[in-house]
Amino acid sequence: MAVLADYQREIYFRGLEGVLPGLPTDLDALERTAGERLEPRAFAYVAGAAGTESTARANRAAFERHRIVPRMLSGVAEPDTSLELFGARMPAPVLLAPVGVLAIMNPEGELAVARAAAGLGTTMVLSTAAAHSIEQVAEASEGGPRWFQLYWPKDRDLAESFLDRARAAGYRALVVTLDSHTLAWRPRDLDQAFLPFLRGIGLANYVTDPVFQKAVGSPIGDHDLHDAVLAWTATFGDASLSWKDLPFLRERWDGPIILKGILHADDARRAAAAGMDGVVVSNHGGRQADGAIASLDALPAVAAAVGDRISVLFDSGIRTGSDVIKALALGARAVLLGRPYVYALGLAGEAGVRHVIRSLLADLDITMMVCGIPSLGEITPEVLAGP
Ligand SMILES: Cc1cc2nc3c(=O)[nH]c(=O)nc-3n(C[C@H](O)[C@H](O)[C@H](O)COP(=O)(O)O)c2cc1C
Ligand SMILES: O=C(O)C(=O)c1ccccc1
Repeated sequence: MAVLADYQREIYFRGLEGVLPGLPTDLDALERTAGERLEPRAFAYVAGAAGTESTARANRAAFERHRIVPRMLSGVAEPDTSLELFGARMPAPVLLAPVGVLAIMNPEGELAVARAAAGLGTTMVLSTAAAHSIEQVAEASEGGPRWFQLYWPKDRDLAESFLDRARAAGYRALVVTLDSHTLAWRPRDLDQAFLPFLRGIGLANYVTDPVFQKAVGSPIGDHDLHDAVLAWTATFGDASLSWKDLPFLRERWDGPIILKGILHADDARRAAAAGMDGVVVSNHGGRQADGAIASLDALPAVAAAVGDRISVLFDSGIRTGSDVIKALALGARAVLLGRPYVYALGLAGEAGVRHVIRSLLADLDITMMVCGIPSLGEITPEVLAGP
């Protein structure tokens, strides 16, 4: 496998032939480019967050408050960015976060993301709310590592059917998102009255499901889209779920189960007690509870509570290699990347997603090198400046 940092060299050498990267290599700047070039409502849907977007800003501000203290003469010629997670080897501690309705960015949507991720050995977490089905995405990823994210529907038979399908299609782990049974108050979308799924985008896993079809009255053709959307809104989320319901999942999924949207140490303890294998410390990129704690600020307490028993993953605000190092230093084993790859999909399709993954991983590799960090295991709180 090529050294991750090779992307830096590749960019400079292609420059000698007059070829520029095409997309910004600063994944923060990518958002500005996306704002200039993408369809305004689709961009607003991705870039937006809940309420005043204070939590989305806090996510980034939290990274700014932490500082790395580089070490010299550590003899690190080639850092080891790889890790083992749930029994699988990964080239780097970065996965692609589950993002629904990717087809508003590019009609190929999840298929293009699956191909880009698979080509680089990066794990894609497929959203339930996808425009291509569990099976189609599995085929596109050609054996590449994939996890499935469940939006736990009200209809238990449908939930079970999703798990059966994901297992049969070779998804290794199950990410259960708990923070979005109810869509938050999102002014950017409200002001334009724009919600992609009400236009039928992102329902592929539902309309292809025999249980869902039966509930709607199969088969579902284009003319029945309205009925499908109504049935979807009726079953999408279940706010009445509680810790008592977790055995339902545990009994039906042999592989790792990871609860996403955990911000409180007690919730992490309950997850471990319920036999879960991991949590994702996440505030959904600031898109759900506005005013919520920055995800990075929630991480240390969760890691202290359960980090020695289950895998603590992290998302919300990752944009650079040093962000990955900071999250790992504060207790995460790996991180999930959200919006940047979504913008890249909208701007340049599969090649854009490749560019974003390669940029972040090269940045991580190089930042470990210039900070004298030999491997992920060496990323401890001591890597950061004290308070
Ligand atoms: C447009 C969009 C759609 C999303 N859809 C889902 C989803 O279907 N399931 C899910 O668990 N999280 C979803 N998320 C949340 C991401 O998985 C992730 O938590 C978040 O984007 C991380 O923050 P970041 O964008 O700052 O990296 C979505 C995020 C965005 C921006
Ligand atoms: O927009 C989101 O953040 C999200 O999680 C979602 C919810 C339902 C369908 C698609 C995406």
